[in-house]
Amino acid sequence: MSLESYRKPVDTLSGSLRIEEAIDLPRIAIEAVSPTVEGGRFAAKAIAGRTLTVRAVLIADGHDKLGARVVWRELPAGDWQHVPLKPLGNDRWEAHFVPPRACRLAFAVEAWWDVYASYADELKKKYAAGVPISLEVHEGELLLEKSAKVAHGEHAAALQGVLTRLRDTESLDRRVGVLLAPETARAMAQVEAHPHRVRSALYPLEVERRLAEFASWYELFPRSASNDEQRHGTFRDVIERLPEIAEMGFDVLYFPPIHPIGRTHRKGRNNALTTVEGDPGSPYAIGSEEGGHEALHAELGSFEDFRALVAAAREQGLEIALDFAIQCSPDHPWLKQHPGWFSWRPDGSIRHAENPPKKYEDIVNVDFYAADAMPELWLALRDVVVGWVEQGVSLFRVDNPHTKPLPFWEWLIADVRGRYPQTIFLAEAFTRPAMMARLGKVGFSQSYTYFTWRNSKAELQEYLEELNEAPLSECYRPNFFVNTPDINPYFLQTSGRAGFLIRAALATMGSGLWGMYSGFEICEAAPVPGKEEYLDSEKYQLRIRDYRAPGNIVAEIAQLNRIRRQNPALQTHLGFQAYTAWNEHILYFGKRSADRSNFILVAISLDPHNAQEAHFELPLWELGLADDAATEGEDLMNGHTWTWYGKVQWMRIEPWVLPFGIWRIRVPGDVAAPAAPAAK
Ligand SMILES: O=P(O)(O)O[C@H]1O[C@H](CO)[C@@H](O[C@H]2O[C@H](CO)[C@@H](O)[C@H](O)[C@H]2O)[C@H](O)[C@H]1O
Repeated sequence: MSLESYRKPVDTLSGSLRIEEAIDLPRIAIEAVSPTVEGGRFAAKAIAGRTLTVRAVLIADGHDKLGARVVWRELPAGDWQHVPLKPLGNDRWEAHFVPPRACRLAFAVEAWWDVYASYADELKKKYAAGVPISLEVHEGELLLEKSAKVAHGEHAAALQGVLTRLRDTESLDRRVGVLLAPETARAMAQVEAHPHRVRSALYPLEVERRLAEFASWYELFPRSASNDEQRHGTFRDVIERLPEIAEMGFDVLYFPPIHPIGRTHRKGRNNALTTVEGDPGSPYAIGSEEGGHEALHAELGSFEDFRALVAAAREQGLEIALDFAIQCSPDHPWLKQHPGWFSWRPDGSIRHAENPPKKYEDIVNVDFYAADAMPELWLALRDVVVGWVEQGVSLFRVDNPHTKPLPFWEWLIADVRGRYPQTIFLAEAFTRPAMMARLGKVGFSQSYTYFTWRNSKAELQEYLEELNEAPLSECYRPNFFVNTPDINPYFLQTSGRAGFLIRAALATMGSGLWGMYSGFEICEAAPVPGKEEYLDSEKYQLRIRDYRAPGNIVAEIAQLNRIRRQNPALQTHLGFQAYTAWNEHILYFGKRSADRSNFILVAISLDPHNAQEAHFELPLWELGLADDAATEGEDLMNGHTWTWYGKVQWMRIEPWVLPFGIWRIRVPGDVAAPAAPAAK
């Protein structure tokens, strides 16, 4: 099969169409192929092992029947596979297939006139209407003969068998029976020519492993892992913390940069521009005489220690994610080795980096388009990522990707994933929405979001709906971080423990991807006054914490992650549906798995201080039930079960007990969806 589309380019700008061009145009039109992004310019996202649905609209003149299929193969050179498209009515067609592994694949939609299906349809109608059909029966015999002549092997034998059965009987009814038999249609489908066959463009699909869509991220600074303010933490100390992180149900353990830290313009405590003896500096100021992005900060340990940590994490079901932050401290070896990768000012200095209004006085940026940087810098950065993949890391949180060129990311991600398809890139982009979506299009598996700043019911509902709609739903997977070392949300600064539970419930139930930075589980929120920054931020100093401090929400986080693992409906942000609860402080929604068997209802009070009550609607219509029907509910936080009678129910949420409810709903007598193990 050739890779070329059957579609001929049409010069739509000339204003006229030559007759030869018109005759050459496909008779069948293929429209609205999905999933696609920007007409195939970028790959849509899919998950390995998950059924993928391809849809298209096929339009042709007249009443004849069409045949159609999806053809697909793994790139660059897998075998072509095909799967039939089935008509849904109204010219809409649908097919399903399961991409078996993480890879890039290409698919196209093919359609043709199905001569025998058209014939059989007409014969059936005329036979049912009782009109004379002997000529039609003869036509059928001729169609079979014509195909039998060009068929080979088993296909030829099958058609000869059909012809023998047809000729063996004089009975018109029996002859019609043979012509309309499903095996006759099958035999013809194997050999028939496909007149007017047309194929869509080839569309790319990025197939990723499950962790790209469903994962819980935990962030910590390894240098704080010693549990002793006087001693710099090490990778070996982090190993000690792994069991408690795994027990909370996290899948990914993410570290801010672990490379040597520069000394020039090093930042002191609380972002001070001066340091005192012993200040460790911001780990984002990457590079010193000891090495750059490929090196380890010596106080954390050796490569052997790091590999031991990666292995120990895997044993606990955790994968390590690293920060990929492209900036350099002024002490980074690249400044001496490759001065041409930076843009120097007339006085011999380099402008420090910024993300307005934030100033990063301790780092400088590379210049991707400097004459000396193309392609050496691009290749060096690719090699940095590949080097860490070879150390066992396949998740990268990318710092500020929106301040680096899009073509660079498109190339780097495709290059790395071409070698290591398991690699996942998380974009730390808080910027214009179009740029955030574009980063998803060029290859980022997932992205930070505006979730952190959506607090009211209307804001949250609108945002979750937006993420569920195309085109965002096809290129952008949101990772709902509840806090980060950079973001100490205003809401949490005054909400108390209930507020932390509210944000944890929103994140874990709203998206398949969520994350938290350590300290969240003990409701840490002391701010730099008036700012969304943490006081005594770990970005500039070691922080020792008692992770079992009174009031912690460790048990609740573990239960939320357990609920996610057991309920497929909660393993993606897709499938969100807001329902009615008559109270502006209660966000009430449902999530239902693609196979419809797992249906979860979530009610979250957004008020951390007062009890809230509401009448609310059970979505009985979605279960095909009457308004007075009974349904069974199960509280997934405590296991209680009950029967609801009717559509309108009442709830009361007391934040000092638990500010949310998570209920599995099912029709009495239906077998409950089995608890699903979390696939990775
Ligand atoms: O710019 P963002 O808000 O996306 O934040 C990310 O990038 C920052 C620069 O890498 C990083 O800032 C931290 O490191 C800087 C360099 O050492 C330092 O000057 C800043 O004070 C410090 O906050 C931020 O942490 C990261 O998430």
